[in-house]
Amino acid sequence: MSQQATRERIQKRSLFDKIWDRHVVARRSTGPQLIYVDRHFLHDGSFHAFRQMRDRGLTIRRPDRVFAVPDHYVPTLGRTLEYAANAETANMMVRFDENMRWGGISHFPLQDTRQGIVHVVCPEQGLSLPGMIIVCTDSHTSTHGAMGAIAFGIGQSESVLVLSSQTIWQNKPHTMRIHVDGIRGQRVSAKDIVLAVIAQIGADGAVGYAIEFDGPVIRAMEMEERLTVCNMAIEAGARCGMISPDDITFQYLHGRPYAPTGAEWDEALREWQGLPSDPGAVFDRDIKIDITNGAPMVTWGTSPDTGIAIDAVIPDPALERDESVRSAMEAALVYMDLKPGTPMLGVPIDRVFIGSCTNSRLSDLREAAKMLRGRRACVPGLVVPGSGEVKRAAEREGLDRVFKEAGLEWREAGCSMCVAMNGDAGRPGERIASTTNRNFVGRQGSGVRTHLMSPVMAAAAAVTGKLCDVRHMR
Ligand SMILES: CC(C)[C@H](C(=O)O)[C@@H](O)C(=O)O
Ligand code: SF4
Repeated sequence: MSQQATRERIQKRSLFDKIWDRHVVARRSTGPQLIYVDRHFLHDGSFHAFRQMRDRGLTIRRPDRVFAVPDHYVPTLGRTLEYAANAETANMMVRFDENMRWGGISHFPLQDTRQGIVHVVCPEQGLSLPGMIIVCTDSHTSTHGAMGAIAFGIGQSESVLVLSSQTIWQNKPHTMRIHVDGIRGQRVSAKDIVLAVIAQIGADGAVGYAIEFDGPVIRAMEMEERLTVCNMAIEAGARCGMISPDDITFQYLHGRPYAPTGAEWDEALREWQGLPSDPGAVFDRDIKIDITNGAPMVTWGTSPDTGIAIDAVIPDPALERDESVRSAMEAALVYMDLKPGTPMLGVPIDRVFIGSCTNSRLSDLREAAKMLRGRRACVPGLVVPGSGEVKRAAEREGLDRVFKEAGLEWREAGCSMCVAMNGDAGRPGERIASTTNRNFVGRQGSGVRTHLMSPVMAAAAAVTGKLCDVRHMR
């Protein structure tokens, strides 16, 4: 970077730089910096970290900054351990509760009405706030960046360090701004937009970067849509995704259980208002994306960057010059049992899954229900709300009835078939229309084929039994 560029960067700072700089506890001339962590979220995979903590005789430095909720292994058929898929997942719940009690950590256990997916629960409870550094032992921690925070996933050993010191050594990522502009097409959701972004920059396009999503399309989005966008930043390889906070953010947060109140709110608000990237802030990479003429998207392959417009045809590996890309495409097509040149429209599906930290909030369920109201699904499927709060809100609106009358199962909150760790899985060879964020080989069960899409697209696929274009449906 030239001297002038360095100066400009100091004067006009990005959201990322503002948050990072005020959290640096120690830095060396090169390499990682020691960062203070405001919030450490845990899920039921945290037993690894707790085993290490206990074996090494470590204690939790700031239990008041740690919050935990079980999500990956929880049963979705009911809220007691009898519903667990097997003894192993039941034991996960028992160990989770026990570890949290040992650590004196606030947690929302299985029976707690607020329980749900950690990335849905924490923003919803007002635990994820602008200006914070947030970590969690989960890659989709990027979700919380939608509040205007730096939020990233860490490993279990790093979690041990954060639990015992409330700090973490981190290499400072480069910054990338993705400016999203243009006219949003009919029935194009936040999910479609982020799938298009990932398709354009690639699954490793943002490795080493913190992405700030910006531009009129992002600014016009409600918080739940912004959470969807930041959730999937990780699928482009980013360290984190974030969005400068604005009135939409502040309105969303006001009155949430853990958000500041009274004079503290006023003070926090003043501070948060200073966080957005300064006009003219310099980013290491600037990307512009115009979504005009964008369509609802669906993935054809086994990586989230294989999204294409629903009215497009499956790409031909033979036209790909890079050999490793070509062979990955070929392998994906074999796994997905699809042929190049086939239209995505009309590909038959066996099952639907509406849920996950990408698309299980109230607005997602409303979109799916709008499509399903008065219709029958011709394939089986699960609708799994992201939290107990979402579940109750949906039930107050009668959305549960819409799903059940359509023939879909209305479950309790959790990760469920997004990752199939709790026993909710597809059968080998099945093709699932899924609102999740990963379509990896075996992700939703061994041999299961996953097509990623928006909630309304998944709902429409349930009704027709095939991938279809929601723009042509009522
Ligand atoms: C199991 C967990 C650690 C994992 C993650 O890190 O993201 C999961 O949530 C996922 O979505 O693949
Ligand atoms: S819902 Fe899926 S993506 Fe989100 S945390 Fe759970 S397993 Fe990971």
